[in-house]
Amino acid sequence: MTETPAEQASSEPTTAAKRPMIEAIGLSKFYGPFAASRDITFSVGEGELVAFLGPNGAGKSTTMKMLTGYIAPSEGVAKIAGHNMMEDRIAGSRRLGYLPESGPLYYEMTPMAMLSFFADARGLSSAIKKDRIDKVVDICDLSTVMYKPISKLSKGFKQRVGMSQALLHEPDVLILDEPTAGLDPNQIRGVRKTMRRLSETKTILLSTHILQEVEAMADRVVLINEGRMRYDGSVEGLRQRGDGDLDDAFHSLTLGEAMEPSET
Ligand SMILES: Nc1ncnc2c1ncn2[C@@H]1O[C@H](COP(=O)(O)OP(=O)(O)OP(=O)(O)O)[C@@H](O)[C@H]1O
Repeated sequence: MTETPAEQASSEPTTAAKRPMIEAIGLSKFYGPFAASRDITFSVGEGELVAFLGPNGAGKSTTMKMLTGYIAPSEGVAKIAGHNMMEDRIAGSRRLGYLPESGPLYYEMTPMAMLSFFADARGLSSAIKKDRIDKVVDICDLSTVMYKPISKLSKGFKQRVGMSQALLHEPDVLILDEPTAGLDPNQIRGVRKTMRRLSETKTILLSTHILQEVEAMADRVVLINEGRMRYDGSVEGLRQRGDGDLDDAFHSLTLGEAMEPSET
């Protein structure tokens, strides 16, 4: 990670002291000769909300899938709450809620039926089940749509149903893959409100390619481009790299490198 400035490492004095809950340790994923992500190393401390930023195709989803144990890394180790996700996935998954980019929504079901199905699949007793469903319905503001088919819900509600499923087993770590992608401004506001509420008690890694999202939600940002880490530090530090402009910083760390050869 040659581009990460030394001053950024020192700009996060609290991170090192926090218990690491999400750890990417030299993660790489190769598809034949192509590296979807290469040597990704960062850690999210307990209670942090970190934005995982990068342009389309940067390798965010691939890295998140390795962190969740959904795919095996070609190299490196992923840990959730200290559990190696290749060796001890079940223990790690108990602590983890994962919202994939296209959530596992069963469109013909209602949110109530889907949550009930997942609660049964997770082996929750009927006493706990009702309590947990009530809680996630409250957190995700789903009470008005509980008995409508998921296929008929707006995209914003579909995202919140996906999030409710990820929260059902009360995980303390959340990995959310572009939860606001494709939503209108009002829906984005609703999903962000839910995430802010969750961030009060949980450790969150949130992927996005939207700079406003980073500014609105996170203090810290990990930026990747073409599968490689380009920055890990505060949002303010990133802004400074663009002389006060986040757009410029993003541009120089993503497009900048690709453009340089053709300019010389
Ligand atoms: N199973 C696969 N086989 C081959 N290439 C893949 C596979 N999965 C992902 N890729 C490639 O790896 C690269 C990174 O993809 P990834 O989905 O991780 O990016 P991303 O940052 O999440 O992008 P987006 O914001 O568009 O979702 C892309 O070039 C993608 O085409």
